Amino acid sequence: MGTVVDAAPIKETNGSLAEKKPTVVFVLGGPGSGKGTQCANIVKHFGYTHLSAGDLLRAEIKSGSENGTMIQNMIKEGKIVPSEVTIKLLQRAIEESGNEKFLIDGFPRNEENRAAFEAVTGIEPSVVLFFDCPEEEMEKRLLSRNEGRVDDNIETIRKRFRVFLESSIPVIQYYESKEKVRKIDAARPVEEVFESVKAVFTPKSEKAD
Ligand SMILES: Nc1ncnc2c1ncn2[C@@H]1O[C@H](COP(=O)(O)OP(=O)(O)OP(=O)(O)O)[C@@H](O)[C@H]1O
Ligand SMILES: Nc1ccn([C@H]2C[C@H](O)[C@@H](COP(=O)(O)O)O2)c(=O)n1
Ligand SMILES: [Mg+2]
Repeated sequence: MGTVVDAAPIKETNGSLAEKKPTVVFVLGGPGSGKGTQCANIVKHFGYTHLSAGDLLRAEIKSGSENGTMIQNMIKEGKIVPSEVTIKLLQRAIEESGNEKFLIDGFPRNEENRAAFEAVTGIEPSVVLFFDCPEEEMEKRLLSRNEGRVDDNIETIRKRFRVFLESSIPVIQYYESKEKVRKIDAARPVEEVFESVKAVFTPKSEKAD
Protein backbone atom coordinates (compact mmCIF):
# COMPACT_ATOMS: atom_id res chain seq x y z
CA MET A 1 0.00 0.00 0.00
CA GLY A 2 1.20 3.55 -0.73
CA THR A 3 2.04 6.17 1.85
CA VAL A 4 -1.01 7.44 3.74
CA VAL A 5 -0.97 10.99 4.97
CA ASP A 6 -3.83 13.08 6.19
CA ALA A 7 -5.37 14.84 3.19
CA ALA A 8 -6.75 17.64 5.38
CA PRO A 9 -4.66 20.79 5.11
CA ILE A 10 -2.57 21.41 8.21
CA LYS A 11 -2.75 25.16 7.81
CA GLU A 12 -5.97 25.44 9.85
CA THR A 13 -4.03 26.87 12.79
CA ASN A 14 -1.54 28.76 10.62
CA GLY A 15 -0.29 31.83 12.43
CA SER A 16 -2.22 31.27 15.66
CA LEU A 17 0.65 29.45 17.36
CA ALA A 18 3.11 32.19 16.44
CA GLU A 19 0.68 34.81 17.78
CA LYS A 20 0.88 33.10 21.17
CA LYS A 21 4.66 33.62 20.91
CA PRO A 22 5.75 30.36 22.48
CA THR A 23 9.40 29.96 23.39
CA VAL A 24 10.77 27.04 21.41
CA VAL A 25 14.12 25.32 21.89
CA PHE A 26 15.03 22.71 19.29
CA VAL A 27 17.03 19.84 20.80
CA LEU A 28 19.20 18.13 18.22
CA GLY A 29 21.98 15.56 18.23
CA GLY A 30 22.67 12.10 16.87
CA PRO A 31 20.68 9.02 17.86
CA GLY A 32 21.63 8.15 21.45
CA SER A 33 23.41 11.43 22.14
CA GLY A 34 21.19 11.92 25.22
CA LYS A 35 18.51 14.35 24.01
CA GLY A 36 15.65 12.69 25.90
CA THR A 37 17.71 12.25 29.06
CA GLN A 38 18.74 15.91 29.18
CA CYS A 39 15.24 17.15 28.25
CA ALA A 40 13.86 15.36 31.34
CA ASN A 41 16.34 17.31 33.47
CA ILE A 42 15.51 20.62 31.77
CA VAL A 43 11.78 20.05 32.40
CA LYS A 44 12.43 19.52 36.14
CA HIS A 45 14.62 22.59 36.51
CA PHE A 46 13.21 25.09 34.06
CA GLY A 47 9.50 24.29 33.57
CA TYR A 48 9.53 23.52 29.85
CA THR A 49 7.20 21.03 28.19
CA HIS A 50 9.17 18.26 26.46
CA LEU A 51 7.88 17.23 23.04
CA SER A 52 9.87 14.41 21.46
CA ALA A 53 8.96 14.04 17.78
CA GLY A 54 9.98 10.37 17.93
CA ASP A 55 7.76 9.75 20.99
CA LEU A 56 4.80 11.48 19.30
CA LEU A 57 5.26 9.32 16.20
CA ARG A 58 5.49 6.14 18.32
CA ALA A 59 2.30 7.16 20.16
CA GLU A 60 0.61 7.69 16.79
CA ILE A 61 1.51 4.11 15.79
CA LYS A 62 0.03 2.79 19.06
CA SER A 63 -3.15 4.85 18.65
CA GLY A 64 -4.12 2.81 15.58
CA SER A 65 -3.93 5.85 13.28
CA GLU A 66 -4.25 5.26 9.53
CA ASN A 67 -0.66 6.48 9.20
CA GLY A 68 0.58 3.99 11.81
CA THR A 69 1.92 1.36 9.41
CA MET A 70 3.70 3.94 7.27
CA ILE A 71 5.29 5.54 10.35
CA GLN A 72 6.32 2.15 11.78
CA ASN A 73 7.96 1.15 8.49
CA MET A 74 9.86 4.42 8.22
CA ILE A 75 11.11 4.24 11.81
CA LYS A 76 12.29 0.64 11.27
CA GLU A 77 14.23 1.83 8.23
CA GLY A 78 15.64 4.85 10.08
CA LYS A 79 13.93 7.15 7.57
CA ILE A 80 12.29 10.50 8.25
CA VAL A 81 8.49 10.62 8.24
CA PRO A 82 6.88 13.28 5.98
CA SER A 83 6.87 16.66 7.71
CA GLU A 84 3.11 17.18 7.48
CA VAL A 85 2.51 14.19 9.74
CA THR A 86 5.08 15.16 12.38
CA ILE A 87 4.21 18.85 12.36
CA LYS A 88 0.54 18.11 12.88
CA LEU A 89 1.41 16.04 15.96
CA LEU A 90 3.67 18.79 17.28
CA GLN A 91 1.05 21.50 16.69
CA ARG A 92 -1.58 19.50 18.53
CA ALA A 93 0.75 18.82 21.47
CA ILE A 94 1.72 22.50 21.72
CA GLU A 95 -1.89 23.62 21.64
CA GLU A 96 -3.00 21.07 24.24
CA SER A 97 -0.13 21.66 26.65
CA GLY A 98 -1.22 24.95 28.26
CA ASN A 99 2.47 25.86 28.51
CA GLU A 100 4.34 28.51 26.55
CA LYS A 101 7.87 27.05 26.71
CA PHE A 102 8.74 23.97 24.67
CA LEU A 103 11.68 21.68 24.11
CA ILE A 104 11.18 20.13 20.70
CA ASP A 105 13.40 17.06 20.72
CA GLY A 106 14.52 15.35 17.52
CA PHE A 107 12.99 17.96 15.24
CA PRO A 108 13.73 19.39 12.69
CA ARG A 109 15.55 16.34 11.37
CA ASN A 110 15.98 17.60 7.80
CA GLU A 111 15.57 20.72 5.69
CA GLU A 112 11.99 19.75 4.78
CA ASN A 113 11.07 19.52 8.51
CA ARG A 114 12.71 22.87 9.20
CA ALA A 115 11.18 24.87 6.36
CA ALA A 116 7.71 23.33 6.72
CA PHE A 117 7.55 23.97 10.49
CA GLU A 118 8.49 27.59 10.02
CA ALA A 119 6.02 28.06 7.15
CA VAL A 120 3.12 26.34 8.91
CA THR A 121 3.55 27.63 12.47
CA GLY A 122 5.49 30.86 11.95
CA ILE A 123 7.67 29.85 14.90
CA GLU A 124 11.45 30.22 14.98
CA PRO A 125 13.48 28.64 17.78
CA SER A 126 15.09 30.94 20.30
CA VAL A 127 17.97 28.49 20.76
CA VAL A 128 19.09 25.19 19.21
CA LEU A 129 20.80 22.79 21.60
CA PHE A 130 23.17 20.42 19.83
CA PHE A 131 24.35 17.37 21.75
CA ASP A 132 27.61 16.45 20.13
CA CYS A 133 28.71 12.84 20.69
CA PRO A 134 30.96 10.39 18.81
CA GLU A 135 29.18 7.56 16.94
CA GLU A 136 31.04 4.90 18.92
CA GLU A 137 29.60 6.21 22.21
CA MET A 138 26.09 6.67 20.74
CA GLU A 139 26.12 3.12 19.36
CA LYS A 140 27.12 1.72 22.76
CA ARG A 141 24.29 3.64 24.48
CA LEU A 142 21.64 2.62 21.95
CA LEU A 143 22.57 -1.05 22.08
CA SER A 144 22.16 -1.06 25.86
CA ARG A 145 19.04 1.16 26.06
CA ASN A 146 16.69 -1.86 26.42
CA GLU A 147 13.43 0.00 25.86
CA GLY A 148 12.25 -2.40 23.16
CA ARG A 149 12.50 0.16 20.37
CA VAL A 150 12.28 -1.42 16.89
CA ASP A 151 15.11 0.85 15.70
CA ASP A 152 17.65 0.02 18.44
CA ASN A 153 19.37 -2.71 16.44
CA ILE A 154 22.73 -2.38 14.75
CA GLU A 155 21.34 -2.41 11.19
CA THR A 156 18.85 0.42 11.81
CA ILE A 157 21.30 2.31 14.04
CA ARG A 158 23.78 2.53 11.13
CA LYS A 159 21.01 3.86 8.86
CA ARG A 160 20.02 6.43 11.50
CA PHE A 161 23.65 7.59 11.78
CA ARG A 162 23.79 8.06 8.00
CA VAL A 163 20.53 10.04 7.95
CA PHE A 164 21.83 12.19 10.81
CA LEU A 165 25.02 13.04 8.90
CA GLU A 166 23.34 13.59 5.54
CA SER A 167 20.10 15.31 6.58
CA SER A 168 20.30 16.61 10.16
CA ILE A 169 23.81 18.11 10.24
CA PRO A 170 22.85 20.57 7.46
CA VAL A 171 19.96 21.80 9.66
CA ILE A 172 22.41 22.40 12.53
CA GLN A 173 24.69 24.27 10.11
CA TYR A 174 21.74 26.42 9.03
CA TYR A 175 21.08 27.45 12.64
CA GLU A 176 24.82 27.95 13.23
CA SER A 177 24.74 30.54 10.46
CA LYS A 178 21.99 32.28 12.49
CA GLU A 179 24.08 32.03 15.69
CA LYS A 180 21.39 30.01 17.45
CA VAL A 181 23.34 26.83 18.17
CA ARG A 182 24.66 25.97 21.65
CA LYS A 183 26.93 22.97 21.20
CA ILE A 184 27.27 20.68 24.21
CA ASP A 185 29.89 17.95 24.64
CA ALA A 186 27.51 15.04 25.23
CA ALA A 187 30.15 12.31 25.60
CA ARG A 188 30.50 13.01 29.34
CA PRO A 189 28.47 11.58 32.25
CA VAL A 190 24.83 12.74 32.43
CA GLU A 191 25.39 15.12 35.38
CA GLU A 192 28.36 16.82 33.71
CA VAL A 193 26.43 17.28 30.48
CA PHE A 194 23.57 18.83 32.45
CA GLU A 195 25.92 21.35 34.06
CA SER A 196 26.65 22.67 30.55
CA VAL A 197 22.95 22.57 29.65
CA LYS A 198 22.04 24.57 32.76
CA ALA A 199 24.41 27.35 31.68
CA VAL A 200 22.38 27.77 28.47
CA PHE A 201 19.10 28.21 30.38
CA THR A 202 20.38 30.37 33.23
CA PRO A 203 20.08 34.11 32.62
CA LYS A 204 23.47 35.89 32.59
CA SER A 205 22.41 37.99 35.62
CA GLU A 206 21.97 34.82 37.71
CA LYS A 207 25.31 33.26 36.80
CA ALA A 208 28.10 33.31 39.39
CA ASP A 209 31.03 35.59 38.43
N1 LIG B 1 25.66 11.19 29.23
C1 LIG B 1 25.31 9.89 29.16
N2 LIG B 1 26.20 8.94 29.51
C2 LIG B 1 25.86 7.63 29.43
N3 LIG B 1 24.64 7.17 29.05
C3 LIG B 1 23.73 8.10 28.69
C4 LIG B 1 24.01 9.49 28.73
N4 LIG B 1 22.90 10.16 28.33
C5 LIG B 1 21.98 9.23 28.05
N5 LIG B 1 22.45 8.00 28.27
C6 LIG B 1 21.76 6.73 28.04
O1 LIG B 1 21.88 6.49 26.63
C7 LIG B 1 20.64 5.99 26.09
C8 LIG B 1 20.15 6.98 25.04
O2 LIG B 1 19.81 8.20 25.69
P1 LIG B 1 18.56 9.06 25.18
O3 LIG B 1 17.39 8.16 25.02
O4 LIG B 1 18.43 10.20 26.10
O5 LIG B 1 19.12 9.53 23.78
P2 LIG B 1 18.39 10.25 22.57
O6 LIG B 1 19.34 11.26 22.02
O7 LIG B 1 17.06 10.74 23.00
O8 LIG B 1 18.26 9.07 21.55
P3 LIG B 1 17.21 8.87 20.32
O9 LIG B 1 17.56 9.89 19.30
O10 LIG B 1 17.46 7.48 19.86
O11 LIG B 1 15.83 9.08 20.89
C9 LIG B 1 19.70 5.82 27.29
O12 LIG B 1 19.76 4.49 27.73
C10 LIG B 1 20.28 6.78 28.35
O13 LIG B 1 20.02 6.33 29.66
N1 LIG C 1 11.44 14.75 13.10
C1 LIG C 1 11.41 13.39 13.18
C2 LIG C 1 11.78 12.73 14.35
C3 LIG C 1 11.76 11.36 14.37
N2 LIG C 1 11.37 10.67 13.27
C4 LIG C 1 11.37 9.20 13.25
C5 LIG C 1 12.63 8.68 12.59
C6 LIG C 1 13.54 8.47 13.75
O1 LIG C 1 14.58 7.56 13.45
C7 LIG C 1 12.55 7.93 14.77
C8 LIG C 1 12.97 7.96 16.18
O2 LIG C 1 13.21 9.30 16.60
P1 LIG C 1 13.98 9.57 18.00
O3 LIG C 1 13.12 9.03 19.08
O4 LIG C 1 15.27 8.83 17.87
O5 LIG C 1 14.17 11.04 18.09
O6 LIG C 1 11.36 8.69 14.57
C9 LIG C 1 11.02 11.35 12.14
O7 LIG C 1 10.67 10.72 11.12
N3 LIG C 1 11.03 12.70 12.11
MG1 LIG D 1 15.09 10.33 22.28
